Amino acid sequence: MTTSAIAPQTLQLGPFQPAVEAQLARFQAQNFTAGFWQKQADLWVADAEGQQSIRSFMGWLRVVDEMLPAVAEIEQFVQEVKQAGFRHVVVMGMGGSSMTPIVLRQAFGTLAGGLPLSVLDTTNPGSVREIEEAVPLAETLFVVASKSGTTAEPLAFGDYFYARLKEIKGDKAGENFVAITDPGSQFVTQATEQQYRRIFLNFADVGGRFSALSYFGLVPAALLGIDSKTLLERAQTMMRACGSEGPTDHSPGLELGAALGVLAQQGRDKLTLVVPDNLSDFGLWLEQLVAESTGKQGTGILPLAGDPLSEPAVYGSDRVFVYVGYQGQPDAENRRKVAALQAAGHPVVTILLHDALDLGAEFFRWEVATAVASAVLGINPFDQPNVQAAKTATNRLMEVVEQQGQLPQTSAPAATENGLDYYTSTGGNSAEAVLKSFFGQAKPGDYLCVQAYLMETPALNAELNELRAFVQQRLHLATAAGYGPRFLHSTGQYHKGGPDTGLFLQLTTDHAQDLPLPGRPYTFGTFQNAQAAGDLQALQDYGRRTLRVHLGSGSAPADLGQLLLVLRKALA
Ligand SMILES: O=P(O)(O)OC[C@H]1O[C@H](O)[C@H](O)[C@@H](O)[C@@H]1O
Repeated sequence: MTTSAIAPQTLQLGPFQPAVEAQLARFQAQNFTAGFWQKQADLWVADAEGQQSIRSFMGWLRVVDEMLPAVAEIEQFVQEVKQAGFRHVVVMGMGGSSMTPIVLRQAFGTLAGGLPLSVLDTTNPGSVREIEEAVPLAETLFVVASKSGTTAEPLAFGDYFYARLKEIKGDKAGENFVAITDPGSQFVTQATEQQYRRIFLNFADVGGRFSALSYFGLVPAALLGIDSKTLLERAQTMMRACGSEGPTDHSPGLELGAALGVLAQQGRDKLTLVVPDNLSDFGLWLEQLVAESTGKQGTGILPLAGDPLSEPAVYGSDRVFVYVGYQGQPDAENRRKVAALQAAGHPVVTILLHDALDLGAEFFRWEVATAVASAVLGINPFDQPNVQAAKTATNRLMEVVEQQGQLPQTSAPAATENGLDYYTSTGGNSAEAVLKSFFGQAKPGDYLCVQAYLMETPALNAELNELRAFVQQRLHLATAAGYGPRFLHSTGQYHKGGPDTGLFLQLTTDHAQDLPLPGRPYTFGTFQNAQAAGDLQALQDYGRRTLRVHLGSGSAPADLGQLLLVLRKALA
């Protein structure tokens, strides 16, 4: 279906309406939209270096125009791949390089003419093995996606599966591999040497989290069988609505961004996303875009994906609710609750899509809104200065592993009960006392962030949801949850660079069934545990409140159930 109308957006801002209107008037006086499209970097920051960085990452503004003529080439590639007998696709990448296929795969489901697609964005050995066992290796196309071409995880995934394919196809292994990366990245050299089937060169001036509508999103989209031309045309309609071809009365991106920026300034900095089930992964994409762009210099907006939706009484004054759903879909329970929240005085944004192809336009709407909110907050949306801290700490630990064969010993846990080790400096010498003192630090406006360096499974997700629901009801805290290392390339920036309002509960485990990494003196499991330890170190270096619970190596959902049992007692 083609449609020229964009998905309608309603802003019900209650008492915040006047402040948002005042911001829009300031933008108008500044001629903001015209400056925005001309990449006028002083709209964001005053320093010359920051302005230079902003100008060099605004290629996403017109990447849709660059990609439309490339659709035929991408579709031809998909035909070639299908004719060559490929039956499955695995996209391997972190953060902005893998979020879009995660969203699209869920929203569109299985399409006639499309190939089933998996995404690998974790170093968890169980998850790597799960993918390896689920796909027909010889007939699987592996898409290694990394803008920089230097990110440790996708390079490790690529090496692992390349070695597996070599065992099967010898010198022809490269036929099963495709690269998406920036021109001139060191990965181009490797992919060329390994005779990859294809190398798609992306655009140096399009940053990872703004790359949904570039090759990073569109090659997987076409492999999934999605009509990527229509996806782009919808995005183009949104571009025009946002002023790409001249003045516009109501730019949806500008209005949304102004609202989110002003609300964050007024303490409403938890963007609580409410979506129907088949859009839940849109929250992962939004987290990366918004949290990594705005979470710096002690400010920012934290999108919460999957925070249980409750009655108004449990929420503090730190929320803005955003409902993204479909026009034809009742989604009654969610809509009823959102209406109650609005009636209770919470600001509410509603966006109603015609169908999943509107996601093309949504990517663009939210990119503009994020850049505009960043201008309100006076920060550079295109850098991620605090992501490096965790990577540096991890690299240091990996050097120890290379020299000594294992990770350094940590100090003794404060408590060990039922196979769970509790590591904290907050106090307490029993599990219950540790949890009591950790959660005792919570104050209004804080959020709990559960960081699971574990294998993602439906059973574990269910336990995580229960834990979040309990904390929300009992302490009236916003809750976030993420799997490591995925969130390190996403909300990890906000955790360290944003406001000091997070309580970080890190969950780790031993890996009974580990996997070796070819050409490296360590395993996937050691790599994942080093990433956890590196980020914990970085969080603590920033003075964040942390608690690490090391689970037994048996069943993670059962262990988490155990933790929740103790937590219920601790907070009784
Ligand atoms: O695409 P890559 O260069 O491999 O980067 C993948 C991810 O890595 C970093 O951690 C950045 O913070 C993310 O914004 C980025 O999307």
